Amino acid sequence: MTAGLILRGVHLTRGTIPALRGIDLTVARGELLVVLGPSGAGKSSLLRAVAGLDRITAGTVAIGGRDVTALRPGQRNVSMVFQSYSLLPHLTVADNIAFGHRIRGADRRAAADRAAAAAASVGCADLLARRPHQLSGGERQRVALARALVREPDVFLLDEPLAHLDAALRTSMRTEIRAVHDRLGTTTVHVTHDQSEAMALGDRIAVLRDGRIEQLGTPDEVWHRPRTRYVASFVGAPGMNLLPADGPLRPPGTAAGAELGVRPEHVTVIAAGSTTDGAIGEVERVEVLGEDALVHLRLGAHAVVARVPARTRPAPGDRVTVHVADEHLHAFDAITGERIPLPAEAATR
Ligand SMILES: Nc1ncnc2c1ncn2[C@@H]1O[C@H](COP(=O)(O)OP(=O)(O)OP(=O)(O)O)[C@@H](O)[C@H]1O
Repeated sequence: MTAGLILRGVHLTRGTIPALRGIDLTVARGELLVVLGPSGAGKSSLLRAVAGLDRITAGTVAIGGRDVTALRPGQRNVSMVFQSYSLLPHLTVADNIAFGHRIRGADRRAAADRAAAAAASVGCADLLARRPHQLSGGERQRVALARALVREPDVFLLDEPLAHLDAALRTSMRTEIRAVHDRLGTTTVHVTHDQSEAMALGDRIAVLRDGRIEQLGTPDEVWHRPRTRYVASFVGAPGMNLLPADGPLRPPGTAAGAELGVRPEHVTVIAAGSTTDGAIGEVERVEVLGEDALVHLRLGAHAVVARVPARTRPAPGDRVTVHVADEHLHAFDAITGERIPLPAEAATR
């Protein structure tokens, strides 16, 4: 079966800055791939390279088995939704949605029918007569999605479409994006800097760093087997604790010069004295987040965060025993940052 989208050795320079530095990526037909990374990692540049909005300096882009590297944006049959939605203020919602379709030659009636169907598919059929200034942020976002959908693209490119929405709306809209995707089955690349959005939405996640893909995997793989220290600390809220291997959590058999990682969810905090197994630490700060609490601990020279049930949380100043089961430890090369398999990890494979 042909892939939905293939990038091979893609480089892109924005001004004088190398924004993409050798991207190799295959997105399956019908897959929803999330590109995750911090500001400046090259996420928008990757979408622009696929859409043809910027000329790549090396490499190839193929969509649905067709090499589009030399084609103009209008010839690629991709739809892009920008962070800003870029709706035309003087047009109604119906005309905004139909716009892309009309300029491609469809007659007025057919374009209006398609616009109404696309609006219905993202739940904004009742907004067709309004203008953009009469819409909330979430409604604008839906209209922008509908406008992209109406073209029935081969690839759907979403550039942080939820960035301007409040937290509750972000959560409900990401569910809707997934539902629309599952219904239509269009190959989709969704860009975000929000790791929880990436985990919730993606069939797979490509973690981008400085114009390169640091890891490409399912949300489970990225969470349980981060390929590098960077991925380990970027994914998770908060990310993984990282400590020197000769520090307080040293498991048997860890090479000196490695760094150990443990997710806050896997740090057990027990009142000091009730067990001898573990390291002694002191609670510095506690943040209660509803059901859970984040406990900021000091273990000798090191800071560690634990996520514990709020009802069992210790208090600032408490001396506690900190324990991590061997199977929850990760190790990374202190110099390269690459993952090093631990004996407990090998045993669970
Ligand atoms: N128009 C431009 N001219 C010059 N350099 C640019 C331009 N746009 C982006 N860059 C640079 O290219 C690199 C990648 O930027 P890009 O916008 O792709 O990152 P991003 O991951 O999408 O970031 P953000 O989350 O902030 O949108 C950055 O170093 C950025 O400063």
